[in-house]
Amino acid sequence: MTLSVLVVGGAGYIGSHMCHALADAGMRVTVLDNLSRGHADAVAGFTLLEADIRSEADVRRCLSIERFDLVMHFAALAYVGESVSDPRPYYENNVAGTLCLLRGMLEAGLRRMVFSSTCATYGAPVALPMDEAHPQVPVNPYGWTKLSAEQALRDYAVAYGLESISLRYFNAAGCDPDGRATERHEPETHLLPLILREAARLQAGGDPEETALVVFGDDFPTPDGTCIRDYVHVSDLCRAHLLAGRRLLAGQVDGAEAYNLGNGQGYSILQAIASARRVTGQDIRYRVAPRRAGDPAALIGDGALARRVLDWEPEWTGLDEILSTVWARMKCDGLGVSR
Ligand SMILES: NC(=O)c1ccc[n+]([C@@H]2O[C@H](COP(=O)([O-])OP(=O)(O)OC[C@H]3O[C@@H](n4cnc5c(N)ncnc54)[C@H](O)[C@@H]3O)[C@@H](O)[C@H]2O)c1
Ligand SMILES: O=c1ccn([C@@H]2O[C@H](COP(=O)(O)OP(=O)(O)O[C@H]3O[C@H](CO)[C@@H](O)[C@H](O)[C@H]3O)[C@@H](O)[C@H]2O)c(=O)[nH]1
Repeated sequence: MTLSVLVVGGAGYIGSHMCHALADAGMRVTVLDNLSRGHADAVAGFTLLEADIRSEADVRRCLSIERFDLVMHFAALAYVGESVSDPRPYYENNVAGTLCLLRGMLEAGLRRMVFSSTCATYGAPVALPMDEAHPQVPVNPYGWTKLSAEQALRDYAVAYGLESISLRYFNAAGCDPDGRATERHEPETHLLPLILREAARLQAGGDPEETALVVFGDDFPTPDGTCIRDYVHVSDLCRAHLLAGRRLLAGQVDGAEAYNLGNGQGYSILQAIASARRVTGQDIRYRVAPRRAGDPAALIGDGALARRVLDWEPEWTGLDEILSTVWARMKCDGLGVSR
């Protein structure tokens, strides 16, 4: 029997990669997305339902199309800095939208969800690497919205028998090595794509002195003063979702579970720039600006629980290799803005 999966937020960066991973695994894929931050052409070939999870009518319509075996919920606003300057849409999309989706699922009798959570639910680290028992005290509104959704999943498991796995990703990076999907945020605010855009500008003959790359803060309590993040390849994230989905479908989940998806290795911003210099051969420069609000100094994930319980083994553990997947794609695209 072909399993049918609803990929909510499937037209975005990670969701569009997930669609291919599910199809590769022989599953039927339906995408629900309002295209606010996603792209219809990113899911060409898949059924796309243009709908908003904040709308009860939209959710009901989509969930009545067929009986989905599983819901994978990627839809959210996900920029840390923006969540500080404009938190309202974050609460509306990530909390109210998730509650509306969950209400529709309960009404439709659907009780299995894989949820995109984040290490931003932990806040400032009290220990590194962070495991799942680390206190969850977010330091930005985005983290609070994701923690609220996790809490709803825990409460709904007890009260309504809704089974879920929250996957707390560290920083998603890279793109499909087969070139079928990529990261395409507009505006792009993520560090790694911006570093590679700067490399592409230099390769096209741009002046290194006129760098567009800005490092937000070099006065953090880290060895080189810049923020440290744990970068996880998007293909590894997708494999974890498949494993989580299988665990739910096999009835092995009792309630609401949560797993970190991290490589356990942190790279500072300056180390990430050095890595991109190696991969691209470009003399990437940067200028330093004040800290961005809401940024913890370091986030490094202990992925041991996901390894043990889900049997998850990341394949892409080095930042050079992860960046290479994107640079190869950018070169194929003529080094324009990454598509
Ligand atoms: N990118 C990362 O490093 C990272 C790390 C940890 C967690 N996450 C989480 O993973 C998920 C996917 O992240 P991404 O980087 O692919 O983001 P993205 O912005 O590329 O994708 C999110 C998708 O959700 C859609 N969406 C947003 N609000 C919606 C709504 N109300 N109704 C329907 N669709 C809506 C957008 O149009 C977009 O296609 C998010 O939930 C994010 O919080 C991302
Ligand atoms: O032009 C830039 C952009 C970012 N940064 C810094 O680089 C680091 C990484 O930033 P970014 O790539 O924006 O990722 P995060 O803010 O860590 O957030 C991502 O990773 C989180 C998990 O850590 C996810 O939950 C979020 O959805 C996702 O956007 C941070 O210290 C930023 O301040 C810069 O210095 N210059």
